[in-house]
Amino acid sequence: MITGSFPTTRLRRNRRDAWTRRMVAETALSADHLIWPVFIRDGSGDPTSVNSMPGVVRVGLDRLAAHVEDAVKLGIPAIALFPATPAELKNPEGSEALNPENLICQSARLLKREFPELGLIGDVALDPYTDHGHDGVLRDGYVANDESVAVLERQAIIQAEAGIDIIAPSDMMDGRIGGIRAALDAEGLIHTKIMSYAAKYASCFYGPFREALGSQGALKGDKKTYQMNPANSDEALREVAMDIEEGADMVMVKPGMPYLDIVRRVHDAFRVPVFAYQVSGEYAMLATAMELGLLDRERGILETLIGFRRAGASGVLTYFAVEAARLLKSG
Ligand SMILES: NCC(=O)CCC(=O)O
Ligand SMILES: [Mg+2]
Repeated sequence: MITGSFPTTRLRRNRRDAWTRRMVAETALSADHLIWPVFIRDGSGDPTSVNSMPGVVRVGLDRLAAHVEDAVKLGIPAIALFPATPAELKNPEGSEALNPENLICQSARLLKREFPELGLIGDVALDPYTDHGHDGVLRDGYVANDESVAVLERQAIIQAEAGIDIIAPSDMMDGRIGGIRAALDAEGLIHTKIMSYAAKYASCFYGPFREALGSQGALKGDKKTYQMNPANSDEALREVAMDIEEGADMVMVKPGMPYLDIVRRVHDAFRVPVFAYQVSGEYAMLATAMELGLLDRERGILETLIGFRRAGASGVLTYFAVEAARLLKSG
């Protein structure tokens, strides 16, 4: 690399004016790079707020279209749906996941009717539906891999048939991408895409999400027997390699900010679309500091998001998506 030397070369020259700064910017961020996670709840009426995530709400089906409209108008390509399943519908097997009338399926049908051009991402895993809070079924206290995968395959078909465009398995069972791809194909659902939560770490940053879905306190134990150890990086590449091999169209790294090194490695090693999830705990951390006046809100949002793009992410799932899209639009 030729770097030049001072004083012939002055790197500040290109930083001196706003227009040159724009002209030499290496990375771009636009609404195209943003995916908005949306929490859906049972019942109707005003959206309810999520205490641990200032500014984030859960909406009932009657308000869903109005809630999503701004995201569509601002050019956000896709939203990710997460259902807050009523406690009385949860059980050890997570059977509500397979109900074609569950919250996510009803939402998908409604949104496809209202906004046919909006991409819909469906979370495939059992934790929103199990009373023990694990992502699969428990056998002798252990999340049973193959039995869970068999349920996830059916869950994926039900969601795809309801109108979900991208199946996003977040469970971290081995072999679920291959199983789901084969199951979708067998039903003729060949256009349904898969965004795999390929490298999902056992992280404390999911805490506020569990409040949002009303599953806080429900989780028995932890998820360390299926989600990845935060100490590992090479293992993430194996996870991603296997998911691509099994048919993933896009992969995801989660959480986001503490794992940008993983995003970079995945991007460099595979050159496939890689997404990062700026998760609930990251949002809570930033939004709280912003509310306290410790961080500048607009700059904080955009700086974290450009960071994901700079690390090689095709896009970011972020609770700031709509606000960020608005900021980017207004320049
Ligand atoms: N499948 C989604 C999660 O597990 C958590 C996301 C978050 O914490 O925002
Ligand atoms: Mg895997």
